[in-house]
Amino acid sequence: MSRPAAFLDRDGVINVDHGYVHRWEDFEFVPGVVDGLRRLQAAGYALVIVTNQSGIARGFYDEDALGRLHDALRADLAAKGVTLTSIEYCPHLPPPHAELARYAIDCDCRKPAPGMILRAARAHDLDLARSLLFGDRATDLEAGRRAGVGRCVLLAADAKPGPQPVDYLNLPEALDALSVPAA
Ligand SMILES: O=P(O)(O)OC[C@@H](O)[C@H]1O[C@@H](OP(=O)(O)O)[C@@H](O)[C@@H](O)[C@@H]1O
Ligand SMILES: [Mg+2]
Ligand SMILES: [Zn+2]
Repeated sequence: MSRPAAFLDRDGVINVDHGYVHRWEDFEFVPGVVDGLRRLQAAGYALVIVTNQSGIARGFYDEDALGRLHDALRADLAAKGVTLTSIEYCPHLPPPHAELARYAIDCDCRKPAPGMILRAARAHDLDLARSLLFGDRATDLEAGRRAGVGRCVLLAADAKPGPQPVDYLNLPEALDALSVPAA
């Protein structure tokens, strides 16, 4: 039977968005997020990261570097008892913004398009209507809505100062509001 997922934006939700983070040394967890992931996992949600990585199309780093970062992230979380079902990323940018021609694609996976979510749902038999999505931008939520994710929640991004309309400050606060039990 298909199971629900928690779709999580990466930069600004899992880690502080220092701008195109692509090295483990620069990867700083947002406070409370690992506990939040444990809670979601214990409540039966598959954990899926969905992240725009236009730094690849811009030529800032390549897919191998991103793969190494994500391997380090998976290993670190596994040591903390958290298993990621998938990390979906979009390396593209629409022309003419991309530096590298092979990534200059008007794709269906760069958020706000729903492609990454739909891809993960197909690959892992996920029940989108019972799923949750957590993002730090309106474009994350739009991707979730277009994919048919049941609840899409906007979190505050620690790294972006200034007022913005957010539903909850961080993942633990959102999980309290959604009545996801402590792990
Ligand atoms: O928040 P997610 O989707 O996990 O990842 C976003 C990042 O890939 C980068 O996305 C960029 O936006 P553009 O891709 O240049 O529009 C900028 O916002 C960067 O600061 C940010 O690090
Ligand atoms: Mg983000
Ligand atoms: Zn894409």
